[in-house]
Amino acid sequence: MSTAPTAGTPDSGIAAEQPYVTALFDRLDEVRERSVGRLADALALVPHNPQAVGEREASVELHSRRIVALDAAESGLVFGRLDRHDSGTPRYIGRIGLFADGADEPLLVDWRAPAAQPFYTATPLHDQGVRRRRHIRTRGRTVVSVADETLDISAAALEGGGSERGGLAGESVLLAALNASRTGRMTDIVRTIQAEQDRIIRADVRGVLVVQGGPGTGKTAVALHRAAYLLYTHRERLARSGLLVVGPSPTFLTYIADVLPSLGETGVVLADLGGLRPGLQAHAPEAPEVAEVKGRLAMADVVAAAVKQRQAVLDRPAEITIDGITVRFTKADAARVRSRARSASRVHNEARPAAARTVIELIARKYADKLGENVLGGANLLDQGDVAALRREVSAEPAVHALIDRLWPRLTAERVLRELFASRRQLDAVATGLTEAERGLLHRPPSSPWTPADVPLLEEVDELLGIDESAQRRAEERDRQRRLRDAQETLDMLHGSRSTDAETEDEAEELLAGDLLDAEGLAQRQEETDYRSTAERAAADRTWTYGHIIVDEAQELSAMAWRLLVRRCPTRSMTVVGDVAQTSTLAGATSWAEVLEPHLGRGWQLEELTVNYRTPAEIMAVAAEVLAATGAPASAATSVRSTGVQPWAQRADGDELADAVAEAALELDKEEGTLGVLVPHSRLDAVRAAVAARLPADPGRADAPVVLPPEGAKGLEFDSVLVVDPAAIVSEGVRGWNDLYVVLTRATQRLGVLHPGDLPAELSGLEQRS
Ligand SMILES: Nc1ncnc2c1ncn2[C@@H]1O[C@H](COP(=O)(O)OP(=O)(O)OP(=O)(O)O)[C@@H](O)[C@H]1O
Repeated sequence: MSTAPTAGTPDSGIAAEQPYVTALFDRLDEVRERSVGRLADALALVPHNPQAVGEREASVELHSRRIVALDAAESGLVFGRLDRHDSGTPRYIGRIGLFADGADEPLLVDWRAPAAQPFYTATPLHDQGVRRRRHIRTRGRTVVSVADETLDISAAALEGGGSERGGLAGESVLLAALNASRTGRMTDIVRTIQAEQDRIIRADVRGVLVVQGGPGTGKTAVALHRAAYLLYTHRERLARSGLLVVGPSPTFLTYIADVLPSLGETGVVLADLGGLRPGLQAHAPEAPEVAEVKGRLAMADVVAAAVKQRQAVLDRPAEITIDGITVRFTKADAARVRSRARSASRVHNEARPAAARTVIELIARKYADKLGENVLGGANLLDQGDVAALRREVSAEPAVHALIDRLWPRLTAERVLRELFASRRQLDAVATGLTEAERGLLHRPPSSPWTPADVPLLEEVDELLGIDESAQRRAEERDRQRRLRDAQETLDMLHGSRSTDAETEDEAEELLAGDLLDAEGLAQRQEETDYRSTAERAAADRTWTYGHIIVDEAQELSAMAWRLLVRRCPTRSMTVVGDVAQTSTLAGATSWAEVLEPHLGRGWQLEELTVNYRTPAEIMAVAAEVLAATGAPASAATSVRSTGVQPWAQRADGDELADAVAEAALELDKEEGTLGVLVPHSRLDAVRAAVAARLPADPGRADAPVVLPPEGAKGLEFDSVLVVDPAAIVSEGVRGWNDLYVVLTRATQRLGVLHPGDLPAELSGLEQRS
């Protein structure tokens, strides 16, 4: 015999919620079915004119996107309920909004809608009209728990046992989420966003918002939820202009890649600095000192001078022979080419036609002077028609074209930078603001692979080169011709397959493409319709300007990288999150004002996050000593929980160290969740080999242990962390204390430190084990 749950108990809450939750899932199914039907209709539609093609594509895009969002909402569709003073109808909060047909009031409120905000921000002191907040947890489509917070203290007294004290239920739901073991991929926090985070997520889209916060304060989580919020709130504008999220490395991008799709948002471009230039993956390693020089604002002047140096600079006069007559092209002639071309266009490749015209003009004139020379000393014997013919002859002369190429070469950014860095002479000539040693750092062989710090420089050079319009026009014309041929072939095929005797009247009525469009029209139609999504087009276009840019681990970016990002966002609508105490690059920031002011003046606003959701108090107590050693002006965030598990240290000298690490890794790997072994560069190979020998790779395991250098762990987290040789991490890093602070704060549960020799005094808070 089953017993009915007693009113006011958590079980009664579960039973009470299940019917509504079931109804919401039913509604989700209906809406999804309808969207699938609409998508099928759109795909089956045969468009008969260019406008209809566009409409069909828009419809396919809309319904596909909607289905993806509905699929994503399936897991944890509903997670909250608000009971309000002024309404007898509860308001349910979930991943998406759902409405009954024809109804004004939603069945389910999207977490991003203004009506959902009290779920995250109402407190007993500021209840925002909310009497009770209920947290609902589901597994599949079944309610498995409810937890209540009564915000109205007098109502709490009346309700009795079912409610927990104000604040506590939210905390227990949060703590359960924080204690859950990690999978190696970041998940969304939509059920447990905290009030200080919510304020940032929903902040005004205009302007630059800088979010400073210690390790584990949820900066990455907040930044991604803000992206989802902005896409919801400004859907139309951002759907057109696009949203870019910049992270520190490809590994980090993989780590965060599931969050936005799980929130139903797929149209976002994710990139790290090395991947920001379309068509290039610039991820080669580089010495920090070199990256630092490349990241300085002064490099903008260096590359500008490098481009100028390619513009009509002659060491000595050139001689050109046409039909046996030799003319001299002097340095003064080159100077005229330079000034004419530069006044024609600010950008190099666009100025090339003017440069070419001037060269031809000058040579034709010299040629005419020689050819029509009057031996008696009178006026030139050639008339205007002769001169025009000569000009044509000159412009067809290969030697003249070779001179034009020499004086005003068609340039690409890659060529300019590769040749600049490969030539010490050129570097000395253009990088006059750098010291000799700094110029030496930039010097490298032409075959060197591109690094992340090269990307802002390549982009800067492109700004100076512009597009070679004549080349672009020729390419466009070629494309147009090709499309015309293709279109003609398509039409021919259609006509070829048409039966000469229509068998029925209907068939005779049938409209064929050729009846509506001629080949020219069809080619144009193909030209106008770009089937790619905004995100795809934005990612492929280096001149694309985004509606909003979110930058994570922003403290690492150099001045040149900022210059690039600000150029990509002329409206200055940006969210910048980071921690100046975690900077590991030399080019990165030690203060936000210092790094942002050259690009934004005072046009930015600072917010702070103060609670650490990741690292337990026991570990933060140790990390706080290291933070003090960094000298950074940031304060450590307060841990929201303690685990009672003390972080430990163990000494292992010489050859024993790698084995001791492998042994400890084996032990920690038995615990639930993920394990990160964080190692100074000098020990990376030895530790990798020892760990791999003890814990052979298992490709089927998503949470397999990883061995990473300090900067590779940036932004990531693991349930267990082993830090190896902290003294070497400090001495090898250019900001070594910052690196140590970063690695110590990656753990969500357990931390062990293995050290050869004495432990640095700053780590004396660790429990020594033998
Ligand atoms: N409100 C929240 N509810 C549940 N989990 C949260 C919440 N806020 C943060 N977290 C979790 O805390 C962890 C740390 O968050 P996140 O990585 O965003 O911090 P961060 O500030 O970017 O850290 P770092 O600067 O160290 O990279 C993540 O697992 C995140 O999901």
